[in-house]
Amino acid sequence: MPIAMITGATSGFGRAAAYRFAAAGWSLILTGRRSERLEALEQELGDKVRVLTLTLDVRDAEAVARAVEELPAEFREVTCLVNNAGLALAPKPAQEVDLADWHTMIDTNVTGLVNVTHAMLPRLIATGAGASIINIGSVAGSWPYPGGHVYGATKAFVEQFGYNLRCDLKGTGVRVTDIAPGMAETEFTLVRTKGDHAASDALYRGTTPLQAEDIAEQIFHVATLPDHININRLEVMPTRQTWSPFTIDRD
Ligand SMILES: NC(=O)C1=CN([C@@H]2O[C@H](COP(=O)(O)OP(=O)(O)OC[C@H]3O[C@@H](n4cnc5c(N)ncnc54)[C@H](OP(=O)(O)O)[C@@H]3O)[C@@H](O)[C@H]2O)C=CC1
Ligand SMILES: O=CCS(=O)(=O)O
Repeated sequence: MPIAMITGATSGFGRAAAYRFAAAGWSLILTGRRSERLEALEQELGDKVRVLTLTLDVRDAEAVARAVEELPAEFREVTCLVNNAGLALAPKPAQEVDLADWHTMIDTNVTGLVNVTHAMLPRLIATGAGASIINIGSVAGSWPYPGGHVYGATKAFVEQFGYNLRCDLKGTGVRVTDIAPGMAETEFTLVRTKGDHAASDALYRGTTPLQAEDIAEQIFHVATLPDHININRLEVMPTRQTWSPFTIDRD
């Protein structure tokens, strides 16, 4: 059975993707920082499919490299890497943000994603045709909005990094896709607001956001396309989300 490695599997898209791949019988390498959640996942899915859990902070390049180096033999031939671990912080104007929050987003969404990709590239190339890297970007990487500052910029990096990877991976069979979701109801806003349940609930109230399972389905679809198809970018919004017009500062 093919193997999927999913970063940030303890919540949201990553967790839903773990269930989706498991339903199709894939073996799973599931990572995240919250080991108790990883253990729960292993208990829930381990009866059906092979599951390896790795408690891992993607920001720690050495730990990531070591974990990949030490993958047990039966988990080495990875078919799909889902670079999903990420977060937004500080939904307020750039001039009011703590520098530490910008660093955390860059360290996680950019450096962390790069750490995992660098460690996994030899494995994916060894797998060859049919292998894929699926990076979770965001609409925020293409569309600016107030309070998006560094978060959107990290997701623009994710998109361009994927395109550049594609150039270098030509001939290896390894595909690269940027899946760019719009508003989705996960723990994302709770993290972004540092635990403000009321703000998180208010954002999703009265509309129909994407659910984690919607994005998991897209991830699985991209991962299981015929070997000769590479979707470069897939932007997915809720039907009830669209763009705003330009705003004008007037006297
Ligand atoms: N929800 C949304 O509206 C959208 C989200 N996205 C992106 O989707 C991805 C998943 O987010 P979503 O599921 O919504 O949010 P969640 O907060 O529900 O899940 C985020 C996951 O990332 C993991 N994570 C965060 N930081 C680290 C770290 N340093 N090391 C390892 N794992 C980490 C968390 O695990 P743990 O805390 O256990 O480490 C968790 O499993 C992110 O990249 C996000 O930017 C993109 C577009 C829309
Ligand atoms: O990436 C998350 C979606 S949004 O909050 O930027 O619209």
